[in-house]
Amino acid sequence: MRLGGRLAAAIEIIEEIQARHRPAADALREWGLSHRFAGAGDRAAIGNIVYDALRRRRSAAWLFGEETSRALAFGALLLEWGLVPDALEAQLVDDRFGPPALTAVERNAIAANGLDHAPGAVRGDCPDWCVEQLREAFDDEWIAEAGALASRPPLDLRVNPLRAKRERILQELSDTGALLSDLAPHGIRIAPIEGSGRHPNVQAEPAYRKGWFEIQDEGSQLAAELAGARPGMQVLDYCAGAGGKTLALSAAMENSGQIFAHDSEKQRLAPIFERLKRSESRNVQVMARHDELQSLAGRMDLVLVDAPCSGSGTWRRRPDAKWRLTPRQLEVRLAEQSDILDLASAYVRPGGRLAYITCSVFAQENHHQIEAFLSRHPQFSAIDHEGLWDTRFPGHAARARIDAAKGILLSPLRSGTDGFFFSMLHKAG
Ligand SMILES: C[S@@+](CC[C@H](N)C(=O)[O-])C[C@H]1O[C@@H](n2cnc3c(N)ncnc32)[C@H](O)[C@@H]1O
Repeated sequence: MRLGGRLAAAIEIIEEIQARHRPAADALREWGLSHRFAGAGDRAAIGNIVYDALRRRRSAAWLFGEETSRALAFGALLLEWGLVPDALEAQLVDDRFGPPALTAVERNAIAANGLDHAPGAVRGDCPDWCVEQLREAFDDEWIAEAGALASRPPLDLRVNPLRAKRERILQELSDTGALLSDLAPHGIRIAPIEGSGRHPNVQAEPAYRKGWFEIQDEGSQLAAELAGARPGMQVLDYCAGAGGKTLALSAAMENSGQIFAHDSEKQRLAPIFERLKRSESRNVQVMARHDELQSLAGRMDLVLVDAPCSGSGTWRRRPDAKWRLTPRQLEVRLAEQSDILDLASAYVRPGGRLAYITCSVFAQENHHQIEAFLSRHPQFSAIDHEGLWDTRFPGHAARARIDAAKGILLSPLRSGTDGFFFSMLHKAG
């Protein structure tokens, strides 16, 4: 397929996502199934246009003066693919599968509607109702941070130190442009893709099959690292899900001590069994039923709450979620987070620690939750987060926003990661 055919397909898929509120990944998969002639390169390029259009939705709509699927898809190419209208036009000439060329009206709109004077929420490509949240998190850097959350993400890997050395994996992936991560001690990064490219299918690598590395955003790796799990500890991973953090904790504990992996949704835990086997993690007991946790009350050295959240820190990877999120859903998450913190804190032993993590950048889900929890539970106090960051990542004070008494906020612009919040609370002994 030439660019025109790919663009037409992207317009059709964006239409489907917008009209039927479908997750982008589902709409793309379905399109692929009903257009089997499209090769892997075509699918990747179409996926890139769709995801770029969702990331830059407001900027594209601003440029064209309307929020049609066509405006979003053309906007993606103009804003993210480095194409100017004439170059785009040249690629569409004589492509009978492409959409109609830019009209004079569209060209005039693009020329007139520069983004420099657009409102902040347009330049930051975020919903209006999120502005207050972003401003509170990032002060006068909020537009730049929101913009960074609307950019393409890198592909991050975490090497499993139980099975392999990072340098060895780097060698195995030498043809992918992989580099050592800036901060995460076991991390490897493959830079964001450009244009119509696609990331290598690292899951097909023998090293992946052998459990030598996992796919995990560097922010998630840093959060697990900050939790400070050590050999011999008793740890409860209260919201373990598919086990991304569990695996990192298990490796940090060198397979000694015990991790209890729980999640209220059994089906979320399903992938953990195969992942544990592949990574040769042998110190994890999966506990799907809540009543199984009873005997752990007041006994854990560390309880990890990787809480359900708005996911606002992951908008680079899931831009459709940015537009689906509503204030009502945020309210529901806030109530869940507070309930989970109360329940999970009961498992911390005197003198033990409670680590709270979200993949959100919203202060309501982060700093405010910690403040409220501490006022409900006076036996807990926040550790010194500046000290914690400095001990783990010396010389990198500028790479995170740290509120010494509440927690550490990671973000694409400062940390080069997804947005994550980490807070560590100590229970009086
Ligand atoms: C952010 S995800 C966890 C991701 C996982 N820790 C990882 O690193 O891959 C949050 C998880 O919390 C779980 N959850 C939601 N409510 C819960 C509750 N009341 N108790 C325990 N887990 C809960 C969800 O099912 C979801 O899997």
